Amino acid sequence: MPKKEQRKRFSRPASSSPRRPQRQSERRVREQDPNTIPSYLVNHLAQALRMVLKLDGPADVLLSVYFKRNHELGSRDRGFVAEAVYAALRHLAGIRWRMAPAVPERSPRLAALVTLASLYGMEALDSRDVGNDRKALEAILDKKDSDADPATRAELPGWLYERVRSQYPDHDLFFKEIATGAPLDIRVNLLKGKRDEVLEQLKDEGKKVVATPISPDGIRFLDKPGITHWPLYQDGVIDVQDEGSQLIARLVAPKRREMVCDFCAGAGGKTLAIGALMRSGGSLYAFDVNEKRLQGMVPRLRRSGLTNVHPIAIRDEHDKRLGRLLRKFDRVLIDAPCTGTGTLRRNPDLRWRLSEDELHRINEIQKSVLESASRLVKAGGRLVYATCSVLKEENQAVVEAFLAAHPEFHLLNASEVLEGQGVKVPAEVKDRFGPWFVMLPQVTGTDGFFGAVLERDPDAPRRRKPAPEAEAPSEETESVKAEVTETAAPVSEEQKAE
Ligand SMILES: C[S@@+](CC[C@H](N)C(=O)[O-])C[C@H]1O[C@@H](n2cnc3c(N)ncnc32)[C@H](O)[C@@H]1O
Repeated sequence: MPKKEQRKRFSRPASSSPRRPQRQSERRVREQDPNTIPSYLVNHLAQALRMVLKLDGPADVLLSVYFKRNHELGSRDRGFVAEAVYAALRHLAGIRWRMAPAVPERSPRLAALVTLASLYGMEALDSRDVGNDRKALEAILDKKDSDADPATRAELPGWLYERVRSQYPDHDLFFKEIATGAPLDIRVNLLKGKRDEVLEQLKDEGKKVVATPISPDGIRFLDKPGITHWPLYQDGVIDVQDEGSQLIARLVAPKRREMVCDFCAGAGGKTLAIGALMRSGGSLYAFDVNEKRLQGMVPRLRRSGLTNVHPIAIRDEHDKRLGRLLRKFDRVLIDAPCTGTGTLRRNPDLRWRLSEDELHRINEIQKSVLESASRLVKAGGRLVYATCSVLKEENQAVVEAFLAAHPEFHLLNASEVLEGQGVKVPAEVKDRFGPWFVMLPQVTGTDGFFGAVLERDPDAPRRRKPAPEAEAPSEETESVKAEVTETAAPVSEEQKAE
C-alpha cells in the first residue's frame, strides 16, 4: 500500500468527497489545485471544531448554531463540514493522543488538518493550508494506533471503556461499531400506511431502502436522504425512529381501548408508535418534566393523525397530581432518562460529555422514576422499563433492585411479548439475554436499547364492566387530565385545536 494511503486512518463517509466545488468568491481570492480541499472549507472546519470541541452542548445543536451564523455555506459544504466534525468526535481520543502535547480544542486548525488527512489522505490538503504544520502533521499521522492505551483505541473515556469491556465479551465489535455512523430508520404509521406498500413506493421512486430485519413497522435507508420535505413525511405516513426504539414501543403491547401511560415521553418518539399500535383508541397519557420537549410532540401528533394522546407536563415523578392516577393504567412505559450510551453511533460527542458522576446522578433518577411510575400500574397491568443505555447499572441492576423490593411485580420474557406480535427476535438476543430485551449495534445493527417487561400480580380481581364504555377513562382521570392540561397550556392548547 502506498504511504499516503496508509495515512487515511478514518473510514470515509460514503456521502462526502474531498473535492468540493469552489465558490466564485473563493476562486477570485486565489487559484487552488482543484484536486485538493478548498481552503475555505478547511477554515470552516477549524472554526466549527473550535466551537464543538468545547463540548458544552450536543454537537448537532452547536453545529446548527455554527451553520446559522455562517449561512453563506451551501448545503453540500455544510454536509462536508458536518461529516468531518463527526469524524473528529468519533476519533477524538486518538486525535488527542496523536497531537499531544498540543490539544485539539486549543489547536482546532491542526485538529482540522489531522481529521481531513485521516479521512482523505495528505494529498487532499493544499500545501498552503498545511504550511508550517507539515512536519507536525506527518509526525502525528505516523504514530501507530497500537501504541495507544486500550481506552484510547476504543475511543471511550476510561470509566466507560472499563464498564463496556467487562460487560460484553464482544466489546471489540462494539468499539468498532461506535466508530461508524448509524443508518436512517423510519417507522411506517400503521394508521396511515402499510410497511410493504410504503417500501415498494420508495423503491419505485429509486430510494435505496430495505425492510428493517426485526421491526415489522420499519424501513431502513442505505444512504441518508433528507426526508422531512417528502409528502410521506409531511402527511404523517412515516416518522424517523430507530428500529430498536420501534421495538421498545412494541414491548408495551397496548390494546386498542386501554389506558396507557408513556411516563418519559419527551418529543414523543415512542408515544407515536404506541398510539398507532392502539389504532388511536383508548387513552395515551404522555408525561414529561420537560415541557419544551413535550411541545416538540405537537406537530408530530398533528401529522400522525392520532387523537388519543394527552401530553402533560409534570413537575417531577412525585408530582402530587399523579396521586389520582394510582393503579389506573393497563400499561406504563418508562423510557427512562439515561446516559444514551446506546446511541454513540449517532451522538459521538456524548461519550466525551458524560462522566461517572453524571451516571450516578442519572441512576438515582431512574430508580426514583421506576418506583413512582410503577404505582400507576393497575392489578394485572404491565410496566415496561427501557433505556437507550448499554450499561447494566442503568438496566438490569435497576430492575433487579426494584423487583427485590416489590414482590407484587414479576418479570415477563420480553422476547415472548414481541413474538406474540409476530416479531422475529434474533436467536442471539434470546440466548444471550434471557428475559431481558437487549439490542446492541454489534448484535442487531441498531442503537443499543434495553427493555424489561414487568407485570403487577392480579391481586385485586378486575371489575367486570360492560365494554366498551367501561374502558373509557373514569371521571377521576378526566379531571386530572383537565387539571394538568391547564398547567401544560402551550402543549395542550395546540392539542385541543387538533
Ligand atoms: C430517553 S428520553 C425520552 C425519549 C422519548 N420517550 C422518545 O421516544 O423520543 C427521557 C425523557 O425523560 C424525561 N425525564 C427526566 N426526568 C424525568 C422525571 N423525573 N419524570 C418524567 N420524565 C422525566 C426527560 O425530559 C426526557 O425527555
